[in-house]
Amino acid sequence: MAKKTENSGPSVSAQEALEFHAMGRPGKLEVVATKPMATQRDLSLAYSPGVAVPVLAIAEDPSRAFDYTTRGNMVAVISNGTAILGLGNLGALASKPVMEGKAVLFKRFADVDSIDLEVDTEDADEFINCVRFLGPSFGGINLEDIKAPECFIIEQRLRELMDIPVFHDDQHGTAIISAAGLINALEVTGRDMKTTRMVCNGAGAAGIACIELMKAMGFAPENIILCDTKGVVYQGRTEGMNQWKSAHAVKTDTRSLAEALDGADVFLGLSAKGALTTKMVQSMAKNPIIFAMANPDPEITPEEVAEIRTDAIMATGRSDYPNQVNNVLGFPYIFRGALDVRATTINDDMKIAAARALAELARKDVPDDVAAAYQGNRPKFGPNYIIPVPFDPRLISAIPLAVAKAAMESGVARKPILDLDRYAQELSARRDPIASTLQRIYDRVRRQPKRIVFAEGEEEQVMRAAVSYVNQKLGTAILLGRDDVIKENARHAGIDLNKQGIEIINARLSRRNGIYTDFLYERMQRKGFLFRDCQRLINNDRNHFAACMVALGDADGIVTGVTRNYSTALDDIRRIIDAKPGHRVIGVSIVLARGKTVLVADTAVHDMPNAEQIADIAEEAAGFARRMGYEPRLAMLAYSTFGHPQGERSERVQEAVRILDKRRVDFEYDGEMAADVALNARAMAQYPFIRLTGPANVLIMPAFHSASISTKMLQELGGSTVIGPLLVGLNKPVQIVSLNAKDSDIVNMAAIAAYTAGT
Ligand SMILES: NC(=O)C1=CN([C@@H]2O[C@H](COP(=O)(O)OP(=O)(O)OC[C@H]3O[C@@H](n4cnc5c(N)ncnc54)[C@H](OP(=O)(O)O)[C@@H]3O)[C@@H](O)[C@H]2O)C=CC1
Ligand SMILES: CC(=O)C(=O)O
Ligand SMILES: [Mg+2]
Repeated sequence: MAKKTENSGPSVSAQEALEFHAMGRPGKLEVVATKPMATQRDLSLAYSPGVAVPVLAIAEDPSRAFDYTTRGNMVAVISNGTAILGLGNLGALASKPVMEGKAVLFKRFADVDSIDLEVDTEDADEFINCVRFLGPSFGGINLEDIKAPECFIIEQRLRELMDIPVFHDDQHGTAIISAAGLINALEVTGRDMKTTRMVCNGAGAAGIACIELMKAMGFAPENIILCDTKGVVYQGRTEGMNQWKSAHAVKTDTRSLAEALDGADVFLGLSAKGALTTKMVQSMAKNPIIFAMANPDPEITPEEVAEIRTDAIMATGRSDYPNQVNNVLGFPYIFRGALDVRATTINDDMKIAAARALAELARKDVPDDVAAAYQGNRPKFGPNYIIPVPFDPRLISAIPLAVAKAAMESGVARKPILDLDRYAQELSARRDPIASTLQRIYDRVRRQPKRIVFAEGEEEQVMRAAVSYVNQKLGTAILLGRDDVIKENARHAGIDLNKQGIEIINARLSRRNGIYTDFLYERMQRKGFLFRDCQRLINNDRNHFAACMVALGDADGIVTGVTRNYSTALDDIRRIIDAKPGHRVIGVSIVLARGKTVLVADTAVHDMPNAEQIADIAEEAAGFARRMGYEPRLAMLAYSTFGHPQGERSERVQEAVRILDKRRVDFEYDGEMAADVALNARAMAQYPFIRLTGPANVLIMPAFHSASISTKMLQELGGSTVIGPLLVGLNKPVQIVSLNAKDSDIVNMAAIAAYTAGT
């Protein structure tokens, strides 16, 4: 029976939410130029006089706008804030965080560029007039959080006025996702759509759109009863009615939700918390289907249903129960498909195609690389798995493909796609691999929570990271430091450390102090250290204390580095923790740039490695890449490519390749080669004998300076995200952050330490 999953979604505090939105550049979006703007020539092309040429081309043929401007991949998320989530009418400005959020989800899940627009009026005509003239700027309009019944008028009118898709997500997104879940719930319970009896509680934006789609899919109108705060919407009712409710009024003697539900097969809840009682559920048919989708609290909880019935299929809008019916499963992918065929609209055929594709995905076996998105519990189609989760990486190829096909078949595609197989491949390439990698790391750690020592426990960002680590259910956070200082610093920064899972340890007062000192002395006595030196290090140096905790099994991993240079912190740790037997300790950085993810090594340890060491680094990095879920393709980098230009400095790299040849390693590698040959398929094509099957995803640097300089430049100048250097090859998990690390960087590193503690 559906109950809260063990790994219920991470909870976040109000403070975390505010800090997340405020950190760095306020808000969640920025605009980035896609063309160089460096030279006078660039400016002449991007702006006057060059820009006049596409202007004239578009004036002559409007479809050229898709070739020369952002229009083809740009969706506006537009709201007036009259129904913000379940929070009600809080106005246009207050809706902005939600709309920005939606815009970034478009990008994150389907690589659709998106911008939020908040329109400050509750008047439907004013709103329509504002939006209707924005058509030339966008490939689609996602209306959001506009209350019923104005939302119906606004959407319908804008659909008539505009020649691009206009889609109110609270209506149709919800309808599509719940239809998908329902198709599967009917299958699981052996029901036929045509004879299934449904009651929909809630006759607003979501409720009305849901039953419209259900009818378009084949539900018999007479089998659907709609209810609102006044009870059943029956033919002849006058109180609290509007034309949208009237369209679904049925001939019935039932007047209350309870009466309507007697013997019903399906309950669709799009109303409010607690609207469904256990007594009503009791009266429903065998194997009842209950979708309690009110947010954030459902009409009835899965636990309440489980107490009285074991035969129900249950879904909610929340991530912490099985079967989450959530809009994010739809809108990014639906617009992706619509944009890719330059659809003029999103019609019923496209919506039904999306619903069916979603439903189908849940019926397929979950392959290995997808199982991780399901927190390792490979789900099987059935009562507790009728719909995929938002992190399912198959969504990006399955849903847009179905939507694009339906658009073409229903005649609303302005640019049909000829090669659909190729399109499916292009869609998969839009997936952001690091996001799913990090997600996988977090999910695994949640299943096997770990005790992580946050060595610099008195620092504000470290305390915040520890709180976030615990809030995200990743395990226990140990803050090292003086109790009174930590508490005072936390109080000053407004951080609440009084929660289960956060421990404070003062090295000097710890009862393990003596054991750690003996342990350190044992290791260092022949390296010039007196006992009292070791005592001082254990008392005063948190890296030494933390490393002993991990070495002696009192914690699972360490994160440090905020107050100490990287190499100093590493030297501290290496006094206590050795390399894994047969391994070499190296640093690997994960670089994310323009949808590509590459691993770069060694970014932390070896200053000027010899050939043998470069070969070791390659092996270590390849193993790490595999643990992160990548099939490694290594490029052994140099300034030269296959002997040209000749130079002494490339010889070490050439020799390293020969060493790998002799070792008969089981991953792809080649070199020496320059970075452009490694990363650019066209440059690589100049060397047809190359042994890599595609652009490299692991770059082995010839020396520390080139590794460090290139990753830091990418970060500062190239707008890349760089995670790491991650320490690889140590016998115990230790991660060292950079001096200016933010709390989110520290949590990522703590999670990675915890992840590697389990491998
Ligand atoms: N899971 C998901 O993905 C989504 C969930 N929702 C949820 O659906 C609910 C409705 O959203 P939306 O349609 O946008 O809102 P609207 O304000 O447009 O409509 C709300 C409807 O619910 C009815 N209603 C409210 N309380 C009750 C009650 N106790 N019993 C019966 N009917 C009730 C209202 O009745 P009346 O007409 O008489 O006022 C109205 O018809 C919200 O809780 C929202 O969180 C919405 C979108 C997506
Ligand atoms: C999910 C959503 O879009 C809403 O609650 O408004
Ligand atoms: Mg919404």
